[in-house]
Amino acid sequence: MQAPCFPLQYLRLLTFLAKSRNMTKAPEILCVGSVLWDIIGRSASHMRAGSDVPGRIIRLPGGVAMNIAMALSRFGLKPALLSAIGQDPEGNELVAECARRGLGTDHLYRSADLPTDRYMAIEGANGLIAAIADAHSLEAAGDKILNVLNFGPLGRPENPFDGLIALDGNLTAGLLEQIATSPSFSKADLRVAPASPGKAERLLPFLRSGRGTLYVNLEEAGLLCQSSFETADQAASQLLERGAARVLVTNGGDGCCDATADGLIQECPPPVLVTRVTGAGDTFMAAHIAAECDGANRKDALSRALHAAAAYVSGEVAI
Ligand SMILES: Nc1ncnc2c1ncn2[C@@H]1O[C@H](COP(=O)(O)OP(=O)(O)OP(=O)(O)O)[C@@H](O)[C@H]1O
Ligand SMILES: O=c1[nH]cc([C@@H]2O[C@H](CO)[C@@H](O)[C@H]2O)c(=O)[nH]1
Repeated sequence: MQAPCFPLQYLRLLTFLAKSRNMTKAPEILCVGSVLWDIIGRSASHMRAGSDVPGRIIRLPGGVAMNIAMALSRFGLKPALLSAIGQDPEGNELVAECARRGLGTDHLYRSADLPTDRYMAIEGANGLIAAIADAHSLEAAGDKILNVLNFGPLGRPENPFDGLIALDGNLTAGLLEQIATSPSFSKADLRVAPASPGKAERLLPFLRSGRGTLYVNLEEAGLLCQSSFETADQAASQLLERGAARVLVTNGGDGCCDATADGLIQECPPPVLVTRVTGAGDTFMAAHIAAECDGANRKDALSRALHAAAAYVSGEVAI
């Protein structure tokens, strides 16, 4: 007897339906902030200001929102990006790169007159020497990047988006203030990361409004509180006192703290040999969000995030 088989056309139709269903599905999480090209000069030499040494210069997709989106995608989520990207060749290549990595690009704001943003860093054998983030186009685009949440299709003030939003501190302080207080964002589960210590204070609106979950390292926590801290739990308690609804404070290889009005939870990452540090914070945040999406409770989500970030810094994870 012959094995029953579906006609090829029927199988093709099923594949098409499955694909189009996936395409129209709302994104699981929106990543809002910088999506740009990182231009990194690397040298094996020890460097200082003024050094001129042989090395390699590479270009790769970056920006905090992009880095978080890529990490979320590694943890199995389907993120979509909200950012400003130029209609220049660099922008076209960047959007193609985002799509190739499975990130949603349909809701990006493509500016006809603003160039695609860039970040430039010099790394020597002794670590990061200096970096400049040129996110002027994102800043100039302002709230245009949020049109899909203010005027549809993803949300409107009278029917706000009620999913997860990962937000970065590359947005201007004014726009972050708007997000913290606007009705269009009142139902969203906001997860907020500063883009760099230099931009940490832009997160103050989330303390004033008591909105969102903040992911900061010990230095950024100190900058937000105009203080300095020895431990993550001290920093987290102070951030709660200053109005934060929830905060996760990381501290490299030392103890990390998840703090809400319900209490503080602490854990240390497993000890590992560090081979890579840049991106540790984004990996921690993405793994934590992914764990909570998966139904993990606070304690388990913290533990999973710490283990994932430790594996990342140890170089165990291919990226
Ligand atoms: N030395 C380490 N040993 C083990 N885990 C580490 C180490 N450094 C970082 N991690 C992991 O990464 C998490 C985030 O690290 P860290 O506090 O340095 O973030 P960050 O300063 O925001 O990182 P970056 O800015 O480099 O992306 C830690 O909570 C931990 O899970
Ligand atoms: O001000 C900023 N500094 C750094 C970044 C991004 O972080 C990564 C380096 O830490 C890198 O991808 C850069 O683009 C940014 O988006 N804004």
